[in-house]
Amino acid sequence: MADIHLESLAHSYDPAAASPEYALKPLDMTWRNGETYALLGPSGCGKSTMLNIISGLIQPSHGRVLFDGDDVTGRGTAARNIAQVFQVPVIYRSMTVRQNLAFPLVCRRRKRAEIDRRVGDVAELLGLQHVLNRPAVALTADQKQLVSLGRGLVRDDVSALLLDEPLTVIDPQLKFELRRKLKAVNQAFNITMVLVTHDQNEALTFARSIIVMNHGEIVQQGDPQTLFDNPRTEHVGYFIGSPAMNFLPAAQTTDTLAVLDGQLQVPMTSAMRGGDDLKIAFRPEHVNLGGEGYRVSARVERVWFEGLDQVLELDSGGTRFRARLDDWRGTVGDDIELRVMDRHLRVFRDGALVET
Ligand SMILES: Nc1ncnc2c1ncn2[C@@H]1O[C@H](COP(=O)(O)OP(=O)(O)OP(=O)(O)O)[C@@H](O)[C@H]1O
Repeated sequence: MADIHLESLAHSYDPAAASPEYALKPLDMTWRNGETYALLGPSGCGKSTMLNIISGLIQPSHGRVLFDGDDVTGRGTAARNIAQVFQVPVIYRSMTVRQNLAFPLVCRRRKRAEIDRRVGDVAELLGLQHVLNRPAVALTADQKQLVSLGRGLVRDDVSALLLDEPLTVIDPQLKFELRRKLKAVNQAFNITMVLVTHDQNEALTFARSIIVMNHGEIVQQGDPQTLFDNPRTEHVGYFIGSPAMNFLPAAQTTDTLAVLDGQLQVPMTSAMRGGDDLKIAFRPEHVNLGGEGYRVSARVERVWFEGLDQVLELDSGGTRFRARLDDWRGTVGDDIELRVMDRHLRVFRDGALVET
């Protein structure tokens, strides 16, 4: 187990090109031992490239990978003691589940008693005891994925467990259960886990630290609450939260920024001045039917359920925004009055949060 440090790291799949494209733009970051991380971002933003550089499947075109200060950049996956689980389960088809789980320890010539003990522990943790003697090919897709995972966990020397969209093949109802098991594994073995996903719910329910990526860059890293309350860019505001944050183009006067025909205003600060693209933003969760905040009148244009809440798409003077409410009784076409909580208003200038 180790702290993993990426030092001045960048990666181009074609570094010799006249003007190379970078799948990962220059970055420095540390992955702390025992922490749970999620790499979250749209398709093609560089998540798998980052994961494969940590595991040693890809040599970075620039920079170094350090495990507890030791430079492992030139070493392969086996030498780094990394366990990696992919989207599609990898099982040894001719073996039983027990033999699959034992395989990494057999290869390392561990003693029979140790192998039996570790296989038993992992099978119990993952709920695979009752299928240990079955042929692995006879399992369901999600059980096979548990076997892939178990093979990574059976060793006591792994530096990190890297999970590249491993829940895609899993039945939606079992995803929750598997995430719970992964968390139990993290706690039982204090093993660093990095989950790659483009599903924000998966990221937010699994990891203590979320790394949001876009176009080969880390745009923000933080715990779920920080990303929800203070997204540093519009991209994070759109990507985290369902429905996405409301971003309303603001009109400027000398002293204020205003949206919704002046119903909602914030004082202009020096950091906001001079920007072409100024927006006032707020979460649909921070719009209520009563209580404190700016009074806003709007017409209900559309309504749909998300869980027990209703999401209202509203129009106020031609500007659309959304509210997430648990206590609304009405119909499409109603004119209603809402409150937007002032302490949750954020201002974005040219796509970036204005710090206040
Ligand atoms: N082997 C490769 N050769 C050339 N370009 C590649 C290769 N693998 C990935 N890329 C490019 O690098 C960029 C990042 O890809 P990567 O697979 O890391 O993204 P991702 O966020 O994991 O995407 P996805 O969620 O679709 O798996 C993309 O533009 C992709 O086309």
